[in-house]
Amino acid sequence: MDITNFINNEEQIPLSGFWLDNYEPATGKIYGEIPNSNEDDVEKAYQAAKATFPLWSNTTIDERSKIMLRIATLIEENIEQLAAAESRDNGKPLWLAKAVDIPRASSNFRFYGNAITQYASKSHESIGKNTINYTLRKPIGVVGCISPWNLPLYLFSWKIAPAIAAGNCVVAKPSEVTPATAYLLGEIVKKAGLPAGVLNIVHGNGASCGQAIVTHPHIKAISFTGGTTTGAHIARTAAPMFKKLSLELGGKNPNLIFADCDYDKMLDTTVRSSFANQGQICLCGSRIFVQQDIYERFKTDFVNRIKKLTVGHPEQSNTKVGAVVSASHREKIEEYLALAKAEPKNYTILTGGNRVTVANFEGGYYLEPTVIEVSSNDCKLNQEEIFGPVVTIMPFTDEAHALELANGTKYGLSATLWTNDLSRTMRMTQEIDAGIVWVNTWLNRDLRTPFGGVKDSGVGREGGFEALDFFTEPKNVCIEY
Ligand SMILES: NC(=O)C1=CN([C@@H]2O[C@H](COP(=O)(O)OP(=O)(O)OC[C@H]3O[C@@H](n4cnc5c(N)ncnc54)[C@H](O)[C@@H]3O)[C@@H](O)[C@H]2O)C=CC1
Ligand SMILES: O=C(O)/C=C/C=C(\O)C(=O)O
Repeated sequence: MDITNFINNEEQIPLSGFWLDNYEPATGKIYGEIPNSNEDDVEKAYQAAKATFPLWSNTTIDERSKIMLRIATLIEENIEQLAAAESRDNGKPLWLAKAVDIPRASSNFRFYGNAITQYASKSHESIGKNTINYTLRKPIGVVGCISPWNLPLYLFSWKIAPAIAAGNCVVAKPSEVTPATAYLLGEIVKKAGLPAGVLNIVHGNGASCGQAIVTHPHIKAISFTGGTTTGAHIARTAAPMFKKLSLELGGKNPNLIFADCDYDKMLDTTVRSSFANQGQICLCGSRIFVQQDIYERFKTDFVNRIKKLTVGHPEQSNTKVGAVVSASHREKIEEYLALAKAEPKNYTILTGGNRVTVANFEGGYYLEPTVIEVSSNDCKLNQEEIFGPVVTIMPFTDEAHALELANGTKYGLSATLWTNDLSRTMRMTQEIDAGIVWVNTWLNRDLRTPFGGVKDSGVGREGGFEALDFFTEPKNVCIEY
């Protein structure tokens, strides 16, 4: 697939003149080229966005909503093409792209197409002072959206949809590792009637294209999802420019399993929360802690279930674990596996730990789903985000111990709690350091809810009206009568 930038509703060759190879994770082969855009391309995208902002910010809510709902419908109508492109670009199972990624991208546009019709500003009557205050919510202008490779269209649209619903024009950059569905989205938004310049998509790597968005003096808000190191770099760069920042970063999420849980439901869900999307979701429960009483039972059952997961080509319908996203990412994961093998005192690999060779696709980036027993929560594998098909397990004694383990990392994105004890649920959910806590479920999403993390997992919240708040500036007007 040949990919170009999308600026002013037109396909554009990069001014930079540079291109990057695009790899297919399932085969390890190059299957296309993408622009490696630079500051000139970002400037061009910015100028298109700036020129359209007066029109778009004054377009009625009804009209904005109609266009967004049309985008949602067109995504649904093109699900086969989009899912195939997502799976090929990312290595994820095709069934997963069809069941989760593309439907959610459509839902993001539908949700914000509807949400904007319900978004209202507040007023405050100051009794006894003869004043009334009302607060306008003004779109910011041109905003930047930078998204990662793990859930490409799902997360790209999760940022763009609220940004344009609120009346902004956007310069957006998908990950250079998975550009395909963002490219296809360009054609869709044009067909849906989005005016030229509202959404401008520039492709390229972080150092060149991403950095140019973050440092652009007139792109006044940046919504970013990706690694914590990159997020910290963006924060350091953007803070002195007084930009608004929403940072959704990494996680090292605890999965806390108490003996009184619904065991079968917990086991099914824990298989999913460990290895869905090859473990490449910031919400995956990568640290599993199990109450001592059921630890050995869980260990045996879980490992048996994981051994049965089929690693295979993303297009095969029985594939449960596809390819990880890139050769360099596989190497990063393998460094953790090598460490686990080198330190048997700290780590016991219960299953997995190796590459998988898939017949006819020997160059693909396949890894066994891996379960590692750890002796302490302080070890490297429990403290660093691996972001692959690797989970650790260790036992805990009681509630206090579980809490200490759960909170014993620099991250604080999500946590999952398995228990049927209501009082414990109330106590633990109060104390766990995380932006999202799931109880007896996982990745159960209602798009109205605040989404984001604490500690090194990020700053700010996406979702619901929180994202519309982020993409608008409040202006208070006080009138004395
Ligand atoms: N959602 C999440 O929590 C994600 C976490 N990660 C974590 O981050 C690690 C590194 O993965 P990467 O692919 O390097 O992720 P990354 O965080 O560098 O990439 C995410 C996005 O940021 C862009 N980017 C990179 N440097 C930038 C810069 N200086 N300015 C602006 N944009 C920039 C990238 O081009 C991409 O679009 C992974 O191993 C994983 O642990 C990666 C992707 C998603
Ligand atoms: O909004 C969601 O449902 C999920 C978001 C997931 C991420 O942000 C991630 O994996 O990076």
